[in-house]
Amino acid sequence: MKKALTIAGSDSCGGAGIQADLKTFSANGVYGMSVITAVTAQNTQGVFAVQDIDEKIIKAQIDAVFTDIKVDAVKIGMVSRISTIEAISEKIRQYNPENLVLDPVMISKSGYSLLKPESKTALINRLIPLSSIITPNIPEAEEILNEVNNENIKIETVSEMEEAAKEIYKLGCKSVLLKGGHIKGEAVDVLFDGENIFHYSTERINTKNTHGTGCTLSSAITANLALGFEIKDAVKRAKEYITTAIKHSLDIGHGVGPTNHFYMLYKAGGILND
Ligand SMILES: Nc1ncnc2c1ncn2[C@@H]1O[C@H](COP(=O)(O)OP(=O)(O)O)[C@@H](O)[C@H]1O
Ligand SMILES: Cc1ncc(COP(=O)(O)O)c(N)n1
Repeated sequence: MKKALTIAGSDSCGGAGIQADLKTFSANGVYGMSVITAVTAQNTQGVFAVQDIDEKIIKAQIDAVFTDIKVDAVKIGMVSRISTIEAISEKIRQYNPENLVLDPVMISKSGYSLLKPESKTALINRLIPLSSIITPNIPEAEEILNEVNNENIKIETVSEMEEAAKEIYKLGCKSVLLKGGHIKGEAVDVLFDGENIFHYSTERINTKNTHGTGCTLSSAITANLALGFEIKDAVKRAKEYITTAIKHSLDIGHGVGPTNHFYMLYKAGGILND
């Protein structure tokens, strides 16, 4: 069985972070492992408290996994503070996994800063160059480029998304998937692999329940890279997965509900009762 590791924050309501990643790995037929960077007290309405995990424990978790088990792909999500980023960067360079997906998580759907503002430069300099693919949403892409170029650019069209993906590629990653969840019209994501631009487009689904969509997409890419698909096919399969997971998203809680990881399992094998 192929094995994937997520290095991310815990979301107590189970819609985003580590919990979304492990559900996605399972639903894609990949064995999931986790390194927890922070514990959030969170639900569909907001983030109420965060406890960052000591970097010694983060490093110990990564050592425990890599010294025992072959890891086919790694995903990085919420990294919060500079010492966390430095610890992860050191260990990724030590173990040098074949596939590394970086979801540069910054602000939650509910508006909470999951990345401390002073950590942005460390994320750009220490994690982007190690990544096989980075998956910013539009506000994250703007933050990254504005931090690097000291500008105030806005990304509003698909051609501006293409330009931004090419600019972010120059920061040293092997490819960039700029997600279009935040623009008007179709939900179009743009991939730049250093040579070509690819578009992944679906109709926009009319739902408020998009808690954890970014986490789900990046962990579905990770699972498909672990399974041996090349980047553009891994993204295509992951886009199909997230679209179905949003289409059947769950009206759980009083706020922004989570995506549905059980639908595919149910449809495929009748594992769950209706
Ligand atoms: N309403 C929607 N309908 C269809 N796809 C969507 C919708 N909202 C987001 N997506 C897709 O979900 C994925 C996550 O995108 P996005 O919401 O931009 O990420 P994030 O959660 O990081 O903000 C992308 O593939 C995006 O195109
Ligand atoms: C622990 C954790 N990691 C990531 C997200 C981002 O997810 P979203 O953008 O859907 O709020 C989150 N809310 N919590």
